[in-house]
Amino acid sequence: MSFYCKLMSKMKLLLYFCIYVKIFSFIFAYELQHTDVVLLGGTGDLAKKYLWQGFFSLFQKYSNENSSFSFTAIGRTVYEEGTKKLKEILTSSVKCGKEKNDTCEEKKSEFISLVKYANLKTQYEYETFCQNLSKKEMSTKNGHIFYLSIPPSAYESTVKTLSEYCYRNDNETWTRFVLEKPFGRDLESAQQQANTIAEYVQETDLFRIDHYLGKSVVKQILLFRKSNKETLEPLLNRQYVDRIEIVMKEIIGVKDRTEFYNQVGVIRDVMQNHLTELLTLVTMELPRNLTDSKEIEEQRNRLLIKVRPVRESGILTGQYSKYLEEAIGAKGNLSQSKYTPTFAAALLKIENSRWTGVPFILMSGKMLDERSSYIRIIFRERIFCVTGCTDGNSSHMHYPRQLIFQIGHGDVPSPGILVSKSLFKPVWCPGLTELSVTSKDSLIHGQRPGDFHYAVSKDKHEAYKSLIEDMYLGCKESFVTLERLLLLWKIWSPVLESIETRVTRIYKEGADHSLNFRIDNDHLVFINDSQSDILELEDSIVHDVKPIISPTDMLMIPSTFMGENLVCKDLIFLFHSLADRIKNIAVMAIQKRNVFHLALSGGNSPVPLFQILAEDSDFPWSVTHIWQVDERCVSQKSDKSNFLSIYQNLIRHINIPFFNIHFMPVDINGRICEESDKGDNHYEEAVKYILDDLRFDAVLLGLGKDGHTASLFPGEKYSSFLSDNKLVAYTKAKDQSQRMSLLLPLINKARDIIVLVTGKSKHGILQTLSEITSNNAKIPITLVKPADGNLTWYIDYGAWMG
Ligand SMILES: O=C1O[C@H](COP(=O)(O)O)[C@@H](O)[C@H](O)[C@H]1O
Repeated sequence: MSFYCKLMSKMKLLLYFCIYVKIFSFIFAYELQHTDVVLLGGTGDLAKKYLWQGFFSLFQKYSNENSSFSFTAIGRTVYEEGTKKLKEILTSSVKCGKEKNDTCEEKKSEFISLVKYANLKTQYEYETFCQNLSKKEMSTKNGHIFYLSIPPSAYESTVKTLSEYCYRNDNETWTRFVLEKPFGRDLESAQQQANTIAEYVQETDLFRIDHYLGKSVVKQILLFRKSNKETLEPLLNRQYVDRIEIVMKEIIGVKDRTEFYNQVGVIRDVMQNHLTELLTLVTMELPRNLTDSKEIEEQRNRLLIKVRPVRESGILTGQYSKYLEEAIGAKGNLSQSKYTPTFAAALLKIENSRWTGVPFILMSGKMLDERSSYIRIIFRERIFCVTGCTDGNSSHMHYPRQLIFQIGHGDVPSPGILVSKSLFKPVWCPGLTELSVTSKDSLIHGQRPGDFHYAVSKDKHEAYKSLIEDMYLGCKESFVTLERLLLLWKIWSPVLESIETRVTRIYKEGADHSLNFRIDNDHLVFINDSQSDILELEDSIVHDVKPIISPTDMLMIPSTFMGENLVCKDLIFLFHSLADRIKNIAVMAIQKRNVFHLALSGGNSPVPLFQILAEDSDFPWSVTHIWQVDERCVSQKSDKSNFLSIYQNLIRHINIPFFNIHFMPVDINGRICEESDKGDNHYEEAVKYILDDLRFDAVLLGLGKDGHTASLFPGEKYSSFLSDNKLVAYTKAKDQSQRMSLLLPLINKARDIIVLVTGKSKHGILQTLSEITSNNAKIPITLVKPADGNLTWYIDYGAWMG
């Protein structure tokens, strides 16, 4: 058993510990506990479907001679009618399940007899009701649980009333308030709701439910990651993951919830909460200690801060065709109904060094072709199979490799975890049982069932059962904290506002291909909106993993360019690999000389690099000096200023000593590159003074379409670029505007020179360079020749392929 499986057992122990502490405290302190459960909305849909069953399980497990319960359902119907309805609900929905035996049946009858009905309308009725709670003679400790299964619009007033008459928190009584999502309809209203509730209830007594966090497979995600840490964690990043799909498809419609749904729509109903919570669990840094709920929460929130708010072009919406008809029968704002999305797909981006560039697709809809909810991690493929990607025994060896957390339903026999056999052999923890899926007929997520390792949860509990138990025990891990709630809203609030009156696509109930969509750069588009792409990209969202560059093209990329090292990659990988390279150079320099000198070019090309470096909190900034390769003669506040760009994208985000920042003095008290100010000489002096051997550890250069590099342009007097007497000089750009630049003798002395070339517009100059055989003085870049160091070209596919 792996270390983490043992940890998992320990976690179970922790839970038992929670329970034992409770039981022992009753016994040793001779403490008798009575718990009053008050379920507001006790005859409603949710109560009927899940909550009473959940409370019955709690009662079964925890009621004994020291611990008693009573239950009240509060509803809107008058007493007699309500009582009758409640009995019917309890009789039909509370079940013994597998453990159908006499003891269970007895317990069930006892439970049903304990549930009373109340119809409370006035403040006075609430006051009297609360005074009568926990009047058990024997009990020394009382628990009050108020579960609000009521419309969210009534939360604030109900919490206020309850807190006034029923909220007790002292040595004898504890109180818990349970609320169901959605919490607010945007960031502002969520914050406002939270503020109001906080006036009456302490955060510690609030339990915000997102029932997806109670699902058995969801509870296994972090444990699975931890128990497979060695194999899985190195793969869970931008380098290996092609995309992640987080999906919740339903076959049911809105049914009789139109009034509620009209105000909410699918994004607020399930995407802002359930699906984004799932995203967090698979993408957050893995906490070191899974029993430390504080650390887990910190990692979750750290990740959520890095999720970019969804953009309007990154979201598609639809509505099933019968929705409007259903809405007519319901109360509420009908004019709003035509904008209510019952389907949405959104493209999310995480801007951190682990996930930059990976698309996260969150998708949910009602009245679709199947019921299935899952997280599907699809790994990149760069395999070119000349004779088909099988091993000859018709088992897929390479394609596609995926890890799936099947949370509900779908094509699998039971929710569980699926790992492509070609990916790795997982370690299953004690909470999971391995199963073999042998059906040859249907595919599971595009793959044969036999191509997966598959395990299911041993404890197939209903989400509400486990959440109700966690809440009773006061274990808060599975509930939504206020901080997290607000971070979740920050991701969704802006887009919700901008698409409020967007006309949605009408789709047929069941299977409707017009909802198929694809990622187009940073946008999502319905496939049949771009007919020409249909053939190539049909069903791209579901099955295809397309390499960015074809295997044949990849074979043709050499390892050198112009006789120097070449790194050629897809843009985003290029930047990340360049950032890693710079960090390595820094680490080596610091090991040898205790300091790292980095000279940076300006312009647009290096901006993503700056941003990636800015994110790296481990970078040794405190012993790094940042220099400028060149500068435009403009005010430092001008958006053309190279320094401003370096400052805004890098310097202001890092902890670098002020005296380690060496900007070129082009703007001296508002005088821009006055020759008499001798800014070039001052910079040169600074270089000489600080760099003993005049060697930068790394110089980052760019390449212009005309072959210029730094601010050394074709057409200038090249002798001046090369003169040993001068290291820094004023120069002129093509349009004759003034610049300041490091000169070649200084550049060529550097230990590492990096030339970054990105984008199709640079293809022409690369072509020209590849065709010339000797140094061509008309092209300044050809004069860059390290005296005693390395030169590496970093070129993206766009520039390479054109
Ligand atoms: O929260 C919600 O979830 C259900 C689906 O839950 P599941 O556990 O059956 O996957 C959804 O139907 C409902 O609209 C939404 O409010």
